[in-house]
Amino acid sequence: MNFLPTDVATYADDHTSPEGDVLQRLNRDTYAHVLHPRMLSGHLQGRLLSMFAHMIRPRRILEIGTFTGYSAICLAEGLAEDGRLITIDKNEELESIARRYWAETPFANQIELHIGKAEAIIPTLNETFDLVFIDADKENYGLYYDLVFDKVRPGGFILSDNVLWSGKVVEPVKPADRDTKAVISFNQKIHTDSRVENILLPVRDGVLIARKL
Ligand SMILES: C[S@@+](CC[C@H](N)C(=O)[O-])C[C@H]1O[C@@H](n2cnc3c(N)ncnc32)[C@H](O)[C@@H]1O
Repeated sequence: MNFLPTDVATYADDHTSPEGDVLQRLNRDTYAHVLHPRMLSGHLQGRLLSMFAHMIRPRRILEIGTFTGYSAICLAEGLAEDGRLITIDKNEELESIARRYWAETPFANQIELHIGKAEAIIPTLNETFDLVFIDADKENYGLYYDLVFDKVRPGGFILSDNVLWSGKVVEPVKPADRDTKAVISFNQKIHTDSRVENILLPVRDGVLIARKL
């Protein structure tokens, strides 16, 4: 979802550095062959993730929700030289496409994929993260936040995607709409967490940035 008028969104895209050949092909391949391709971050948000990573120069990144590996590449672009990105997805069918494109980047050896449920894998990770990107099932966002919090260094960042949920966060919520309820409650949880400073960026479907104090 993009909240900007189409011509303004196009203007923003046109004045953002291109994503490069590998990401462009991965984007096209995902739209041609994978279900729910809109889950992929895409050009503008991908460049934003890459820019954040370049600003932070993280040694350890955790991504929850790999999909076809697009955002993993964007984030890995800013890794420190000896850095590593750990990414988790429960869908093993996407592994081959992600690995095929990672192999074409200089970061293939820095990306570590874990296949399985994030809620089971995160507690097994013995790492301190500089940057976490939460981009999986909305109902578990709060749980992922709790599971990663102590593993993020003070001054580290937790980014969460789709926090505007196509604008449903400001509309009357249907009783059976568990995803919207989960996103609203997640946003409130971060906003009232005195352990972080936060900003909600209305980029694409909304990115919430929390900095651990
Ligand atoms: C929105 S997509 C991720 C998009 C990707 N970050 C990108 O920008 O290209 C969400 C992914 O989360 C995965 N997922 C959903 N629930 C999960 C869970 N409990 N554990 C691990 N992965 C999960 C799905 O299989 C899907 O690939």
